[in-house]
Amino acid sequence: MSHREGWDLSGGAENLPVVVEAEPTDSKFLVTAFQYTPENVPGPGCHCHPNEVTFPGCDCRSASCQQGSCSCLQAHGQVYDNKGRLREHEQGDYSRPVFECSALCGCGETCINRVVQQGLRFRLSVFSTQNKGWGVRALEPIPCGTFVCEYAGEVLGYEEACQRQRAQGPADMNYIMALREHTGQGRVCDTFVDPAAVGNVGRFLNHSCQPNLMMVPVRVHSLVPRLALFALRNIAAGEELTFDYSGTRSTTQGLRCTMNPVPSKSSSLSSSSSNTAGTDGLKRKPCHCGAHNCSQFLPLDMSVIDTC
Ligand SMILES: C[S@@+](CC[C@H](N)C(=O)[O-])C[C@H]1O[C@@H](n2cnc3c(N)ncnc32)[C@H](O)[C@@H]1O
Repeated sequence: MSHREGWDLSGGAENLPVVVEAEPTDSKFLVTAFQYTPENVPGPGCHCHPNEVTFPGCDCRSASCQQGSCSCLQAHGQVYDNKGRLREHEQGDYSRPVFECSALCGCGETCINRVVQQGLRFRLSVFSTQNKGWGVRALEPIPCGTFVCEYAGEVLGYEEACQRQRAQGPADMNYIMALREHTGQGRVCDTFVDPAAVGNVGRFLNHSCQPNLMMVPVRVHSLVPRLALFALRNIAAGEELTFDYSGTRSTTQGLRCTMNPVPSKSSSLSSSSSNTAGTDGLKRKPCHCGAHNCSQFLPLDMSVIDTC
């Protein structure tokens, strides 16, 4: 089926339709039934509403903030260029928190420091892959460094994340994303996002050992970070969109904006995978990303939920 025949998975909730390359009544697709949300929603155990405005705003009155005068940019740095792309940083610098201007800021909607909050800018589709279940592909070229979509879902407390994790069977697809941020002096801030029952297009993104997206925690209005995915390189129309579930490859390599697109052959962030083959009593699912450097198994980084 061509994408022109598809239907909008978001039901109009996104800026652009998220095309599904299957009929809504397709029995294969029905098993993925979930409620669409373009943004994070509070789930059990979440004590801080993910969309509550908790940060003070800047008092800029211009359409766009300027580095020299904006309190937001001065405090947190300018992370986007004037085309809304992530600026290239020194290696490893993506661990720095990103803060966008919020609802309390005086600047305009088109401010240089408002990117993730603007939502989808490129048309995406959900399609059936050969051996990874559903996946997401770009329907138009996506330039390096640009925001693609969020990994949005229910924000869970630790206990709930553990409980859901434990309830998963070996054949279940895992969706719980665990983000650990080191906030200094040995303190950590953990965020758990589960898009399985309530989620957005990000829930269909597969893992690759040679990904074309990178996940960056971005704070917009609230203390709860949004898990934002940016293009690691120029992406061609038709390419499957993937990220590294362990987060290690993309954050240590940074953007590769000078490289040409390299389509994959087959077409301290962690997703705690449910597994089917393994080491140390921990069974792991085989990885079918098809990359030349494939590590053969989906990442199993239990560092965040290892005490469940
Ligand atoms: C967040 S979901 C991704 C969407 C999923 N393919 C679907 O159909 O809903 C994560 C699950 O997809 C599958 N998956 C993702 N990347 C994979 C890969 N590289 N190889 C094999 N399975 C993969 C695994 O079952 C994993 O638990």
